[in-house]
Amino acid sequence: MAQMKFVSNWEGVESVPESYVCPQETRPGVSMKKTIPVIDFATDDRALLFKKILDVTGEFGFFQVINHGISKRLVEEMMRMLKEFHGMSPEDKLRECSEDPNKSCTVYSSSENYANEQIHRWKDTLKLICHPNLDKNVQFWPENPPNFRNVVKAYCVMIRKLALEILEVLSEGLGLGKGYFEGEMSENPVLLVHHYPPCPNPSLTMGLTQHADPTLITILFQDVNGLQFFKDGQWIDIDPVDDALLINFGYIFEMISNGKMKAMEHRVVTNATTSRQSLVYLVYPGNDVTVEPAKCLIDEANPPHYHSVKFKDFNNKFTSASGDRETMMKYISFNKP
Ligand SMILES: O=C(O)CCC(=O)C(=O)O
Ligand SMILES: [Fe+2]
Repeated sequence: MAQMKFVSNWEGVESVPESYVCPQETRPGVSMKKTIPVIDFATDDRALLFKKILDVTGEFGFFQVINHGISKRLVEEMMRMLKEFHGMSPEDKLRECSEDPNKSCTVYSSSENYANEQIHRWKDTLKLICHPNLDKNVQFWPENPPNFRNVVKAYCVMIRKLALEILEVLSEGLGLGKGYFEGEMSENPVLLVHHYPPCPNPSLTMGLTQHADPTLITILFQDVNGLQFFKDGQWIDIDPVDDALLINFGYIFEMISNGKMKAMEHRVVTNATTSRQSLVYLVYPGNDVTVEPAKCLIDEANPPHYHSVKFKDFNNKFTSASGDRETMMKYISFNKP
């Protein structure tokens, strides 16, 4: 059974199985280190915050925030408990995630499309649908490790608050007005907890292959390096910064901002010695939301660069194209890549 193949449960694996070996052209190769400035989110000066976001995003394509309102203790507790979760036996993980008939909690290895993948990724993922029915969903979530429900629920509440605050800064800064991203625009967030165990030969495998996110924004916490962004033809290592959360824009924000913000491609490489874990909060619109450049950004001098598409059609396309950037840009953009 595919789910029994959780890489987190492979003890003492000495070589990379054939089905995890990437073709030569998609293997890790060379990357560069860069220091990314961190933005202090603890300020009431939203205009200045937006300016800093624009500056950093202009240079790197994404930004990092500190003093974001989510306590270090909560993040540490999440990381500790979720490491324990991924370390449980395959049977226990599957059992703990099997309670919800609506599948608000699932655990899988590599990707949700494991059965049809050519090459598997060196990671396992716990997926939690946390909104709009958090109180209901949480009753079906794992009871083990102890306190799972309380801790993850608290994180979901805090990260949603932060997501809405960040979106508000962006909405005011872009001139979209107050509350543009509230309601249906951000009503379907998902929390993924990726666990990438050590890999005997990191030069052959990928934890997560090259993609840009099909989201409005994504908020990420990582404990160990491995994340790389693709900028100006180069892979750049984004090493973790103490207490910082990293925010990147997805295709949906790119379309709404008419290309002012871009969905940057990224990937995750593995390493031979340390397991890596990331908390990834993906903010999606409702399925029936029409995604298009915001009307107030369009005039004769600024024509739209993107088509109007229903989010669910966009998402179906993203899934069928396995997130291929060229296919997605042809689908959403008038200008093509
Ligand atoms: O694990 C990471 O650092 C990246 C995860 C990611 O890119 C994603 O889930 O879309
Ligand atoms: Fe991503």
